[in-house]
Amino acid sequence: MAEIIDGKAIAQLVRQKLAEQVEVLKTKSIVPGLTVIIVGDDPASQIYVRNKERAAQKVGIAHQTIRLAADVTEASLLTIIKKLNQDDQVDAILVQSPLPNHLNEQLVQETISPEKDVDGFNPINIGKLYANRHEYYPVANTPKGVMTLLMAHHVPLRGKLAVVVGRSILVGKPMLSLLEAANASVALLHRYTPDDLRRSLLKQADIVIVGTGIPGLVVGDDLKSGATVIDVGINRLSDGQLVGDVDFASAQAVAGAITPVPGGVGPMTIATLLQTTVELAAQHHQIELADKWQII
Ligand SMILES: NC(=O)C1=CN([C@@H]2O[C@H](COP(=O)(O)OP(=O)(O)OC[C@H]3O[C@@H](n4cnc5c(N)ncnc54)[C@H](OP(=O)(O)O)[C@@H]3O)[C@@H](O)[C@H]2O)C=CC1
Ligand SMILES: Nc1nc(=O)c2c([nH]1)NC[C@@H]1CN(c3ccc(C(=O)N[C@@H](CCC(=O)O)C(=O)O)cc3)C=[N+]21
Repeated sequence: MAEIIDGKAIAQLVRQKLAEQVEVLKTKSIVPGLTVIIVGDDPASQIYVRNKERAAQKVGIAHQTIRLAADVTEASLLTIIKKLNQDDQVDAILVQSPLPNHLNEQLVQETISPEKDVDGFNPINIGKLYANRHEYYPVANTPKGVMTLLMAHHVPLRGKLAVVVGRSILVGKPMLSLLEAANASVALLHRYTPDDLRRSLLKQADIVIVGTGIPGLVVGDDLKSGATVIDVGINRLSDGQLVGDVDFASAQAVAGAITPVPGGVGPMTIATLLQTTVELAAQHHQIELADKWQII
């Protein structure tokens, strides 16, 4: 039976560490500030934003949520973001996706200053990640949190084969860059990957990372014995159950280690968002944090 990678417990360790870092910053009169903008009333987004508020307060981050009506104009959203870009109290800005269709998500993301882009979506930051630049810049929190999980479990990456299923800007693409930077060989799979190719690549993979939104896409039979399986998917079934993209029961019998859903990558995403906020605050005040990347 696979070892369970307990994202909830590791997220808790990250938050403890962050609370200590925030204390140090406060002795220098610095309070990290996070502003979340949410447009409309998508219920899943509402829950996620409330969880973030609570978690931010607990580690001592000044948190502000701006709730906008679903019919807000693009011009007023952009004006709000530009004001936040100028506001010294705000270190990190996050615009919750998805946005209503009349808003150009790309333009909205690009309007957030790269220095405050806590999601790591701005093309400047994406470019730095892709180029594997050595200075500090924000990186998408879900894949960054996955790297923390892998490090916490001492999963070897150098020279290993990692297969990433899903290629979104939020999950798959930054995941590819981070794994490659850690000297894994990486295959990126998507909708147009034929089933037989997907199966043969998965069967060889030492690390499997799945983020597609398709429940049960990966099953135990697909996996190599002892593989590390990270399930990013979060799917609400019609009976209300929350499941990932990996069939947990069959995968657990084959994998060496696996993340559960819930309690795996989800809580890490929130803890890592707070981590990036603290890192950005330190960066804005030219303070070196002791454990920036390997936080735990
Ligand atoms: N735990 C967490 O913190 C987070 C969880 N999530 C969850 O992760 C999942 C993915 O989210 P997100 O990346 O935003 O979703 P997107 O819909 O943006 O991307 C889904 C990706 O999956 C690929 N895909 C779709 N069908 C298949 C298939 N049959 N085989 C292989 N690949 C396929 C798509 O390929 P193509 O590009 O070809 O269309 C696409 O690249 C969702 O369940 C979401 O809820 C998301 C963010 C954070
Ligand atoms: N700009 C932006 N940045 C994001 O990072 C972003 C986003 N928009 N839009 C939506 C997705 C999704 N996402 C989740 C994070 C945590 C949980 C989470 O905490 N999940 C819990 C369960 C929560 C529950 O019970 O519903 C868990 O997996 O244990 C879920 C989903 C971040 N996203």
